[in-house]
Amino acid sequence: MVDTAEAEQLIRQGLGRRGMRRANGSNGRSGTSSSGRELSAGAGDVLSEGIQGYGRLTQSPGLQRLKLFLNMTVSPILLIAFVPNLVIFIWFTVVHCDGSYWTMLTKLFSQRSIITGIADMWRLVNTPSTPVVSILVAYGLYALVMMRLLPGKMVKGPVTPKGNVPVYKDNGFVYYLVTLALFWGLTYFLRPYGYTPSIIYDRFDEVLFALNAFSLVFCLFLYLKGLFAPSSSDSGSSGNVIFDYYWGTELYPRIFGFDVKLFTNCRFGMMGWALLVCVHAVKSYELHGFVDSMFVSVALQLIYITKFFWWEAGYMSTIDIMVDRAGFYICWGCLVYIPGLYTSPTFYMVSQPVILGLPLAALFLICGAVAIWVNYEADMQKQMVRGSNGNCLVWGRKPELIHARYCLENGQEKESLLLASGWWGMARHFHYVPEITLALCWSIPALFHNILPYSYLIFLVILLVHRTFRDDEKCARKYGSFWQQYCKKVPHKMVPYLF
Ligand SMILES: NC(=O)C1=CN([C@@H]2O[C@H](COP(=O)(O)OP(=O)(O)OC[C@H]3O[C@@H](n4cnc5c(N)ncnc54)[C@H](OP(=O)(O)O)[C@@H]3O)[C@@H](O)[C@H]2O)C=CC1
Ligand SMILES: CC(C)CCC[C@@H](C)[C@H]1CC[C@H]2C3=CC=C4C[C@@H](O)CC[C@]4(C)[C@H]3CC[C@]12C
Repeated sequence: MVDTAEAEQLIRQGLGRRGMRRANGSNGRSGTSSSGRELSAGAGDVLSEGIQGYGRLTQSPGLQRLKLFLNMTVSPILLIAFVPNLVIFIWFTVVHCDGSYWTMLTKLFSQRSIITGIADMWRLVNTPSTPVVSILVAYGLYALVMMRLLPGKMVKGPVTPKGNVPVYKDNGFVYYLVTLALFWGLTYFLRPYGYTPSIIYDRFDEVLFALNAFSLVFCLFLYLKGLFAPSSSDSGSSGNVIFDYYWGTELYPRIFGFDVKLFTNCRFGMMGWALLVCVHAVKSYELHGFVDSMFVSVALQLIYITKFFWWEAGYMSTIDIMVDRAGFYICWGCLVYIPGLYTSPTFYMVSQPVILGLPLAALFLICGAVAIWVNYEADMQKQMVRGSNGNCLVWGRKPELIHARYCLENGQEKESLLLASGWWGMARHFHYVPEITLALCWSIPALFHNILPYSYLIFLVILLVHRTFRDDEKCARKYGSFWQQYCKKVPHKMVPYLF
C-alpha cells in the first residue's frame, strides 16, 4: 500500500517543492504557494499545530528522499502494474485452476519464465464481445441518468481544505432499490426467452478486460482534467506524474455536473458489487439449485450494501471522499477492484458449492448481521453527534466530546467534534473490527478447501490496518493537541488493549 500520509508529510517539509514548483509553473492553475501545500490538500488536511511533533521529522534528508521516492514513485508503479493482473489471477484461478492458488502458481511457474506464464494466462482472457460491452455501457449510462433523474435532497459534503463545500443529490438508496428491483424483474421475465444475467459470470474475463481498459484510460483523463480543467480549487499536481496518476489531481471532479467519485464509488462500484453477487446467486441456482452457503454469503453482502446506500450521505464524510483524490487508487479501485476482488467469495462459490446445514448457516448469518449492526451504529454515532452538535445520546448517555479546533488552508479557524465514547471510546477505529468480522462471515461459508475465497478478507485486513495509521496521521495533522487529547483518552487504534 502506498503510504501517502508519509509522502504528504515529507512534501510538507519541503522535499517535494522543486517538483511542485515545476508543476505549478507548467499548468499555472493551482494557485498555491511554493510551500507545497497542494498535495496536502489532496490529503484532505489542514494546517496544524501537531506537525512539528512528528518523530520522523528528525530523519536525515537522504533517508527522507529515499522514502519519498519509494512512496511516491516505486510503490505506485508496482501497484499500477500488479493489481490489474490480480483481478485476472483471481478469475484464472477460479475458472482454470479449480479455485486453487497453488494450482495457479504451479501453472504459471511451469512455463519458461513467470512472464511467459502470465502472458499465457492473459491469452486465455477473451477480448470483450459486443454483448458484454453493450451491457457495461448500458449500465454506466443508466447509472448516470438515474443520478440525475431520481429524486433526492441536496446534501452538503464536509468543507474541503480549500474551503469548498461540495453538494450531492442524496438519491443513492432509491437508486439501489430501483436497480435491484429492475435486475430481479428482468431476470424473472426474460429467463423464459433464454436471457439470463449469468452471461456476466460466464464472460467475466471479458468484463474484467473491458473495465480494466476503460478505467486505466479514464484515470489518465482524470489526471489531465485535474491539471488543465479542474472543477474546483481542491486540485493540483505533486510534481510527480506517476504519483499524480495514481493518487489523482482533483478531490472531487465533476464532468457535465456529474460528481465523478459519487459515480465511480457508489453508483457504479458499490451497485456493481450488489448486482454481481446477485448474478452469482442466479448462476449457482441454475447449476445446483438452492445452496445455503451461497445464500448466506449473498444475503450478508446485500444487507451490507443496503446499509451502505442507506448511509450514502454519511459516506461523503469518510476518507474516500474527504481525503482521496480521484485517481487510479480510488477510481480504478471502484471500477475494477470492487467487481474483481470484492465479489470473489461468491464468484468462487459458484463452482465450489458447499452445503453448510442449518446450524452453521444460521451461525454465520447471525454473526454477520451483528457485525453489520455494530459497524453501522459506529458510523451513525459519529454522524449523529456531529449532526446534532453533541445534543444527543450515545448508548443512553450524554456523549463524551472533544471540541477540536483546526485551521483551513486559508487560515480560517473551524471547530469539529471528536466523539470519545460509544464505539469511538473503545478504540479510535474500532468500527474496522466488525467490518473485518463481517468479511469473514461471508467468506467462511466456502469453508477451508482453498485460500481464494479469503482473498478479500486478507486484502481488507491490510487495507484497514494501514488506514488506521493513515487516518491517525491525517487527524494528528489536522487537530494537533486535540487529537493527542483523544489518543490519551482512547489509546488503542483498533482493538482495545491489543492494537
Ligand atoms: N469494505 C471496505 O473495503 C472498507 C470499508 N470501510 C468502511 O467504511 C466506513 C467509513 O470508514 P473510513 O472511510 O475508514 O472512515 P471513518 O469513518 O473512520 O472516518 C474517518 C474520519 O472520521 C473523523 N473522525 C475520526 N475519529 C473521530 C471521532 N472520534 N469522532 C468524530 N469523528 C472522527 C475524522 O475526520 P474529520 O476530518 O471529519 O474529523 C477521520 O478522518 C466504515 O464503516 C468502514 O468500516 C472502510 C474502508 C474499506
Ligand atoms: C488500487 C487498489 C490497490 C486499492 C483500491 C481500494 C478501493 C477499491 C477501496 C479503498 C477503500 C474502500 C472502501 C472504503 C469505504 C467503503 C464504505 C463501506 O461502507 C462500503 C465499501 C467502501 C465504499 C469501500 C469500497 C472500496 C474502497 C474504495
